[in-house]
Amino acid sequence: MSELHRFGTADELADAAARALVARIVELQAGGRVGQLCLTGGRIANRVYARLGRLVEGSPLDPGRLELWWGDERFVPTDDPERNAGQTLALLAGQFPLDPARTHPMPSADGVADNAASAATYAKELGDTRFDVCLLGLGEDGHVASIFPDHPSFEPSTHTVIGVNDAPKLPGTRISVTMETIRNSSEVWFLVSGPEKAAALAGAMAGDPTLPAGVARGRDKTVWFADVAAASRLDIYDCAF
Ligand SMILES: O=C(O)[C@H](O)[C@@H](O)[C@H](O)[C@H](O)COP(=O)(O)O
Repeated sequence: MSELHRFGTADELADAAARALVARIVELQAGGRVGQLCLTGGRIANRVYARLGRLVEGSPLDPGRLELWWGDERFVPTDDPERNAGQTLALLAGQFPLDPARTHPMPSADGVADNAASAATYAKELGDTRFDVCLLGLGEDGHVASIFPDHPSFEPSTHTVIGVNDAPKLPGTRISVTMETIRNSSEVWFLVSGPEKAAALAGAMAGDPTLPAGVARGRDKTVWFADVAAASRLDIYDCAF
């Protein structure tokens, strides 16, 4: 099942996605679950994270029963501003208390050179966790997480997490969940903003198999949050719903 939600602006998209995320986590928790949420990096995702705190306050969401994972990471030192987890946690910290035992940033490159070994460590930590919601941004080239078209990161894998080298989006050394892990998620939510994403979004929604975004789908649901600039090339009837 798929849903497309279009918004006039990036801020409206971020507000709606943050609201929907809180609602979904509350729903999971009401069913006795710990919500398993996989986060992505990127500008529109950070706008969503910046909004979560205000929404969580006064909601029935229990931050202690929320487990945070990352879908990808730039393999840089912990204090490098490029780190996705650093950006996310700076936005979430102080907004609501996260359980450190349930907050799983990917390994940083502090004193370590081998991103594949770090990916294997994260895979062990992840175990057989299935994400309830896997958030994904969308690259202009159709990449999601750090899985890039026409790149080894997009090849079929028996792993859940891999090291990514020579990524076309800098920094080039990364860690990423694999497409298999993304597709094992219950729901995949895309966050897509800006005219420069219009072609990639059209290809992704048409199910273009050469694009990681064309095959990144949830087992139960795929939700697209797009602003009208990103959705400008969508002919709703071409969508591979
Ligand atoms: O590490 C990363 O760079 C992200 O995980 C990446 O997959 C991002 O989500 C997309 O490139 C979209 O980024 P924007 O939303 O900033 O365009």
